[in-house]
Order: sequence, then structure tokens, then C-alpha cells
Amino acid sequence: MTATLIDGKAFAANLRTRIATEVAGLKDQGIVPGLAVVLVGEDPASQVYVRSKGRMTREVGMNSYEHKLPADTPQDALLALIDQLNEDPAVNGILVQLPLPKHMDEALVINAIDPAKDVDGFNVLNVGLLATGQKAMVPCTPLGCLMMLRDHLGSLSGKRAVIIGRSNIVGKPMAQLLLRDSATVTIAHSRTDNLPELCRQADILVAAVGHPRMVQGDWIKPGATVIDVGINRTDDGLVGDVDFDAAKEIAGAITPVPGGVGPMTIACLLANTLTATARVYGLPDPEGLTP
Ligand SMILES: Nc1nc(=O)c2c([nH]1)NC[C@@H]1CN(c3ccc(C(=O)N[C@@H](CCC(=O)O)C(=O)O)cc3)C=[N+]21
Repeated sequence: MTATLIDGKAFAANLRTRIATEVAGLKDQGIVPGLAVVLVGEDPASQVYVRSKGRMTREVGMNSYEHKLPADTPQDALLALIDQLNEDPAVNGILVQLPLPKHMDEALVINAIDPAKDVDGFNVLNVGLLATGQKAMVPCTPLGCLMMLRDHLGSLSGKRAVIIGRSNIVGKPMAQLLLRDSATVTIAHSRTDNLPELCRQADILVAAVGHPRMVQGDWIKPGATVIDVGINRTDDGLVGDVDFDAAKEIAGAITPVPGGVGPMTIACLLANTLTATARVYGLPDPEGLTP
């Protein structure tokens, strides 16, 4: 192995320690941040994530409110719950676990969340604020990726970044964040012509397509920094979108799966909840937790 391993698990643990210190400081002022997580349906993977989010929320000293609704919940009932959480001063962050059951309009539900409590950063207002370089709530996965990239590379200015994946959750906000750091950004996707050749030009390669081991070793520029956002459950366990064993011999640095982007996503959810709390009380943004 020649690449440096970017240890997201350790990075996230460190981030949570810093968050816990900030939370303790707020408690001295009588403020306890609260995160509400809403899960509709019984998807086993989603239940695992929600449980681990709840545990880590409590570990950093925040209040965790979990709302589990049956899969056949009418959309109006979910909207009524969101309204109630929007109005609840004990709730500073609201996360509605995606995907939602097919009978629901995901965009409508997400846009019903108070933008100030939208810790996923999926609400159109936050998307627009990020795109125009204003103070926003920033989606957790790209925020975690940005933190790891800055930590490993320092300045991203002038670097060529290729993002594979154009989702609203990862690809598009990742592009916005990298642009803000003056990287030269290309968003590629499953229909991109000559994808391997394009990837070979990338100093920073972010893989967020959802195809197990799609990115081959010879797609990677020697010395490049590779961020693997993929979480694919296969017969040989959890694997990323990058062929890790091949990539680690060529890349300069790479995130593993598991133990890379995933833990950072949850840590950034807590970071966003802390930021949202600070902002409602008119306090300055916590240091180092926002882009
Ligand atoms: N509104 C919303 N916001 C989300 O942020 C959101 C969501 N919906 N729906 C589902 C996805 C998925 N997601 C993950 C978070 C952490 C890990 C994670 O910590 N993974 C561990 C491994 C966990 C395992 O073993 O399964 C790791 O990569 O090391 C994975 C996936 C957040 N999501």
C-alpha cells in the first residue's frame, strides 16, 4: 500500500469530542441542543443509521428525539409532525430519513422543514444559499468530505476535482463546496463519455455513484486524493464505489469503506445541529464546523 489512509472514523471521533466541548459550554448557559430524527417505515439499514445517530447525539450531550412512523403513514400526518417539530423550541435540528415511501412527495416534505432546522441542508432555501455563497446549512456528507480534503491537502485552490455522481444529496453540493474553495470542478455521472480518461485528470476524485468498485485503479491519477462516498452491501460485505485494493497502490490518499465518509456524515450532522442551535440564539458559528 502506497496511499495514505484518510481515517474518517478517527477524524469523526475527534470532531465529536470538539462538539461535546461546545455542547457543554452551551449547557452552562442553559441551552441543550436537540435533534429530531424522523423515520418512516421499517427499512433495516435505515433503522441501523437512525439508532447510531441517536446514540451519538446523546454521547455529545444533545437531546435526541426519535419519531418512528409506519410505512403507510399518510403524507399529511408526516407534514403535521414536521410542523410540530418546527414550532418546538427544544428541537434545533430536524432530519427526515430518506428515502421516503413511494406515496410521499420527498421534495414537498423536505421543503416543509424550517430552513433554520434543516440540518441535512436539503431544503431549497439552503441549496440556494449554498449555491450563491451565503450562510447555509450544508449537507452532511459533502461537508465531511470537504473537511477531510482540507485536512489532507491544505488549500484546494486550483486543484482539478472530478465528482462522479450528480445527486442533490452528494454530487451537486460537493461541487458547490469545492468551487467555494477555488477548485476546478467537473461533475461526471453514469452517462459521461470517456469517464476513465476524465477521472485520470483529477487531483481530487470523489466517487458517489452507488456502483460497487466501479472506479478502477487505472482511472486514478498517481498521487491523487480519492474520496469514496459509496456504501454498497455486497456478498463480500460493505464496499465502496472505488476498487480500494487497486486504488491504494496508485492514489496519494484514500478513504476506506467502512470507516471513511460514513462516520464523518454522522459527525457533521451533529456539527450542523450545533450550528443551528448557535444561530437561533444569536451566537457566533462554532469554530471549524462550518465551511
Ligand atoms: N435525510 C437523510 N440524511 C442522511 O444523512 C441519510 C439519509 N437520509 N438516508 C440514508 C443515508 C445513509 N447515511 C449514512 C450515514 C452513516 C453511515 C456510516 O456511518 N457508515 C459506516 C458503516 C455502517 C455500517 O456498517 O453499515 C461506515 O461507512 O463506516 C452510512 C450511511 C446517511 N443518510
